[in-house]
Amino acid sequence: MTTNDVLLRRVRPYGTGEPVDVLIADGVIVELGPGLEAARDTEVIEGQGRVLLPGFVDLHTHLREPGREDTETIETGSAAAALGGYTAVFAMANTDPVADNAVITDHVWRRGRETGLVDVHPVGAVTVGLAGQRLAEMGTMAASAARVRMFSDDGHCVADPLLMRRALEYSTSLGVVVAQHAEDPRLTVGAQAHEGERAARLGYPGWPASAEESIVARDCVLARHARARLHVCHVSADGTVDVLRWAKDQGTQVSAEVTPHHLLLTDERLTGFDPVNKVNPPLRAEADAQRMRRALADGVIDCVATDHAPHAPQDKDCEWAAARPGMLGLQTALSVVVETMVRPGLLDWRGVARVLSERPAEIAGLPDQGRPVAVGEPANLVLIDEDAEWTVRGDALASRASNTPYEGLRLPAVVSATLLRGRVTAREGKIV
Ligand SMILES: NC(=O)N[C@@H](CC(=O)O)C(=O)O
Ligand SMILES: [Zn+2]
Ligand SMILES: [Zn+2]
Repeated sequence: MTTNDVLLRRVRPYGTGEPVDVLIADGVIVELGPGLEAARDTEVIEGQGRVLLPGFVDLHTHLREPGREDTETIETGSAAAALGGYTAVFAMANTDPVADNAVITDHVWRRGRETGLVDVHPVGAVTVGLAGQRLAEMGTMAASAARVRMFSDDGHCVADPLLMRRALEYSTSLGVVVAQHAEDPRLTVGAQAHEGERAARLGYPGWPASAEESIVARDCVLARHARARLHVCHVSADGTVDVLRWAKDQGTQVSAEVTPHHLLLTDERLTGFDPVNKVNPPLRAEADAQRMRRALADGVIDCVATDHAPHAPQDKDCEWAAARPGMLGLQTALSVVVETMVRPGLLDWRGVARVLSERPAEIAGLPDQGRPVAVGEPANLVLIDEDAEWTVRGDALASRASNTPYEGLRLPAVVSATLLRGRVTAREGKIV
C-alpha cells in the first residue's frame, strides 16, 4: 500500500537542535533537513518546533477482546493507543477465551490489522487457560500468522518453578521472551493493598513486596540456567530493583518494565477508599515510587509499559475488596513520564525515546519499531507538544472504560500527531 507524502515542518527530533523538516513517502523517511519543499498533494503538519520521537511501543496492554468487549475492544484500545502516541502494542492473553492458541492470537492480530491504527501484537499464554498446569502450544503460536514473540500468563503468575523452567527452556529455541507477572500467590492470598503502615491502619490485608522480589529472584536464576530471556512485568517494589541489578550484573538476560502509575502514585491513595486506585501489583510506598524513577533513569528498569487495564463501572464502582484491579494507561503514559521523569531532570527526550520506544521494541524483537528518526527508516513517529498541558477526563478518553486514576489531574505534554508507517493515525486529539 502506498501512502501520500507527509511533510512534518519545523520539528525537533529528540527535542534537540534547530527545527528541521521531515519528508515521508511510502511509509519511510526520505528527506530530513531545513526548508524542504512539499509537492502539491503532500499533507503538511506544522511542527512549530515540537519534539519528534519514534512511535511508542507498549509491551503490556489489555484490550479485552475477545470476551469483555463491554470494557474495551481492539478498535477502541487501538484508538487510545494512537492518541497516546503508540505505534505498536502487545495485547495480553488474559481474554475470554484465553489467547492460549493460534486461533485466538491470529484473530487478535487480524483485528488489529483491520483496525489499522496501531500494530497489535498478541501475547500468547504460557499455560493452557492461564491455569498454571500445562504449557500452551507456544511453538504453534510463534509460527502462526501473528508470529507471537512474547508469552505471558499476566494476571496470574507462572508460580510452578518446573513449568516456568520448561517455558523458559522452550522459549530459547523459539526466539521468544517470557514475561512474568511476578507475584507468589501463596504470599498474596486475600491481599488488597501494599503491605505497610497505611494498609494496616485501614484494615486492608497486605500484598508484601517479598511476593514480587522472591519470584523475580527465582525466575532470574531459572532464566540464567536456561540461557533464556525473561521479562518482568510491572515492577513495583524497591527490593526488586536490587534483584534485577544483581541478575543483570551476572549477565542474566532479564529485562523489566515499570508502569506510569507506579512512577507517580503511592498507597497514599488508599485513604480515599476509591477502587479506581486498586491495581495489581498495588500502589506502593513513596520510597518505592522514587526507586522506580531512579531505576528507570539508570536503566536497571528498561522501559515503561502501561498495563492498560480497562474495567466496567460495575467492576470498579463497588466496595474495595470486590473491585477488579487495574487502571487505564495508554492515553496518559507519556504525560506521566514527562511529569515524573522529564520535569525532574531524570530523563531527557532521548531517554524518553529509549524507555517508551527503543527498548520495548528491542525486547520484543520488532525490527521496524523504535528505530532512529533518520532517512531510510520507517515513519513510525510521534510528535509531542511539550509545553501544552491538559486535564484528564475519563469520559473523554477513547477507551470504552473510564477507570483512570488521574481524573481531574492536570498533566504536562500533549500528543500532536502519531504516524504509523507514514500514515497519520491521530492528530490534535482526534483519530484520523
Ligand atoms: N494489573 C491489573 O491490576 N490487572 C490486570 C492484570 C495484570 O496486569 O496482572 C487486568 O487484566 O485487569
Ligand atoms: Zn500483571
Ligand atoms: Zn497486565
